[in-house]
This record gives sequence, C-alpha cells and structure tokens, in this order.
Amino acid sequence: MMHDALHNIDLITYDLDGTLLDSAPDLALAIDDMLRAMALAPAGIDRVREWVGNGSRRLVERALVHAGARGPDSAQLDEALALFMQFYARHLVSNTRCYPGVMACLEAQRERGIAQALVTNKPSRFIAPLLEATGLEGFFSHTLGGDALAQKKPDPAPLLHIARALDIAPERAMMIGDSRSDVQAARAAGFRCLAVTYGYNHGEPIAALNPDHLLDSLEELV
Ligand SMILES: O=C(O)COP(=O)(O)O
Ligand SMILES: [Mg+2]
Repeated sequence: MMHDALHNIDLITYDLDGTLLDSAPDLALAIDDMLRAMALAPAGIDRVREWVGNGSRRLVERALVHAGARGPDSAQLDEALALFMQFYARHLVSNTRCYPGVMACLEAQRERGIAQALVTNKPSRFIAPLLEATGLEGFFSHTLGGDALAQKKPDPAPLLHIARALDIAPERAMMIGDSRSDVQAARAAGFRCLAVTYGYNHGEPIAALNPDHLLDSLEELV
C-alpha cells in the first residue's frame, strides 16, 4: 500500500545533504583542511554536522567563528571559502554515502510517475559529480544548487521555480528534507513537508518544527 504522505502528490523535491546523502564526513574533512591551512584548530565532524544546511558560505563562516578567527571580515571569509571549495572538491566522495532506502525510494516514485527534483543549498558545481558517484544521477528532472537562484532555502523560490517549470500546483508537491530550512521553505511555498529524523538539523530534533510527516527512513515510501 502507498504511504499516506504520497496521496495526491505529483512532485517531490528532495534535499541533498542529510536527506539523500550522508556527506558530513567529507564536509568535515574539507573544513578541517581549510582550518589547518589557515593555522586554526580543526573542528571535527560532530560540530561540522551541526553547521551544514545553509550553504557553503555559512558553513565556512560558522567554522571560522568557532575557531576564534577575529572578524571574520568578508575578505577573510572569501579566502576561507575559496580554500574550502578547493579541499571539498578533492574530498567530495571519499566517505559520502546514500542513506539506506534512498535508491529504493527514488526508484519507487519513478515507477509511480511522480516527478522528482533536487533542491540543495550546496553550490551547484558539486551536484552532478556527487550524484554520479553515488548512483543517483538520472532520477531528477531538475537540480538546483544554493547559488542557482538569487534566493535559497528557507526562501520558497527554488521550490516554486521547479513547480512552475513542471506546471504542478504547490499543493500537489512535497518537499523532503532534514533541516529547518527545508520545513520553512516547504511551508512558504505551500508544499507538503516531510522530514527525515536522521539528518543534521543543527543538532536539534526536526520533530519540533512539526512537519506534515516524519520518517526514520525513505524506505517507508517504497
Ligand atoms: O550545503 C548545505 O548547507 C547543505 O545543503 P542541503 O540543502 O542539501 O542540506
Ligand atoms: Mg539538508
């Protein structure tokens, strides 16, 4: 039987980090390489996991503030971000894996004829190589990175952009994500909202945001 969450849904937009992919280990490697290159102390994966979700610039800024970098002013942030992008490109798929149930869920919705798209706050340039390395390429009609439009999640713009491109009404669309930016973007766009409990969400339980549905695994949507 089909899960209730999928009732009357024609489009699913998925978040990437913390929802489809456990990417925190590689993000942490890159952040720590960046900090070391700037003669600052490494942060470690447990902290980095809490900083993911608002794009690379905010991730780097949080790391610099935590490491006690004075400022950080925008020149220092630019320099750190350039280092991070360079290191992350090298570590993109060293340890990054799909969460259990992801592939089966994507296959099941494809079979059902539900349109699927990806909306991440991650820089666009990393999307294709990550999808390719994890076997997730080919499932999404549209992919949008955090730098693709002027506004990123929690702004509803990327979700509405995709709904419009596919000519699907927001009330027939659902966002699946792991963090408050996903829940807020879904609400503001008029999308149904499903949250996974295993993701990052800045160290706080996503249940506190009252998404329409909560899942421990995307396997439940198969
Ligand atoms: O780059 C980030 O901050 C996380 O991106 P996400 O939107 O895929 O969780
Ligand atoms: Mg996420």
